[in-house]
Amino acid sequence: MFHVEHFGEIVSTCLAEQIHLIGLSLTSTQFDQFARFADELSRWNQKVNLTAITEPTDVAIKHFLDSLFGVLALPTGAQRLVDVGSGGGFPGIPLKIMMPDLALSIVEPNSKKASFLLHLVGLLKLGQAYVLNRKIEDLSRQDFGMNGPLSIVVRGLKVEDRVGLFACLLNREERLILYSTTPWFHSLDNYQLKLLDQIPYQLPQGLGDRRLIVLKKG
Ligand SMILES: C[S@@+](CC[C@H](N)C(=O)[O-])C[C@H]1O[C@@H](n2cnc3c(N)ncnc32)[C@H](O)[C@@H]1O
Repeated sequence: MFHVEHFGEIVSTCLAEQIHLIGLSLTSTQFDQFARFADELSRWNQKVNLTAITEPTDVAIKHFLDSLFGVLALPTGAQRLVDVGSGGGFPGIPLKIMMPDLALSIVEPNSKKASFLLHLVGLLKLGQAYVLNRKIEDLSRQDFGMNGPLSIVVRGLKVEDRVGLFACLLNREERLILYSTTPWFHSLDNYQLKLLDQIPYQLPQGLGDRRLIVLKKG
């Protein structure tokens, strides 16, 4: 077991070694934010069930790097992001650290997880980041603020039964981006959504095949 003081440092060093895979680079401030995020995740995870992923290399790759792959699916000039079912902050917080100008709404109905997310937003001094301690079913577009086109990201929450709900939250040309391990094979006939792209990628060190499923409101 790693001493908690070094946890974040190890995670951010590992992230630094792999970030080139997405064609991105990070500033020292951003690395510091990832290190602090990892430390808090590890610390809070001892009392709140935030994640089953606890080894530093796994946190760096399966949580942080995987979340950051989402930039490949975001539209150019994305302004507003909604992360639905964020849990320990994935993928919304890593994307926000990467793109500080993005306005982020984090939807998480579990109160303890929402407390963690709120704490994290303050600790990392993330501006324009809002935690909504609600279920997505109980929210409307107005809850995400009014300005700029919206993208919704979802990782680890079943969406197949909720496609209509997501379609209602989006305006024309806006995107629903799903982090998945399997191809999308569900019919979209009854919704104003179409499959825009499926972007496959591999996590390094043989940690798995993933894909981003990009749906667009027609
Ligand atoms: C498997 S976790 C995934 C967490 C995170 N996105 C990740 O990839 O590590 C699913 C999360 O969705 C949240 N959730 C469950 N039902 C939800 C709903 N109806 N609306 C929004 N979030 C929900 C749960 O509380 C949980 O934190």
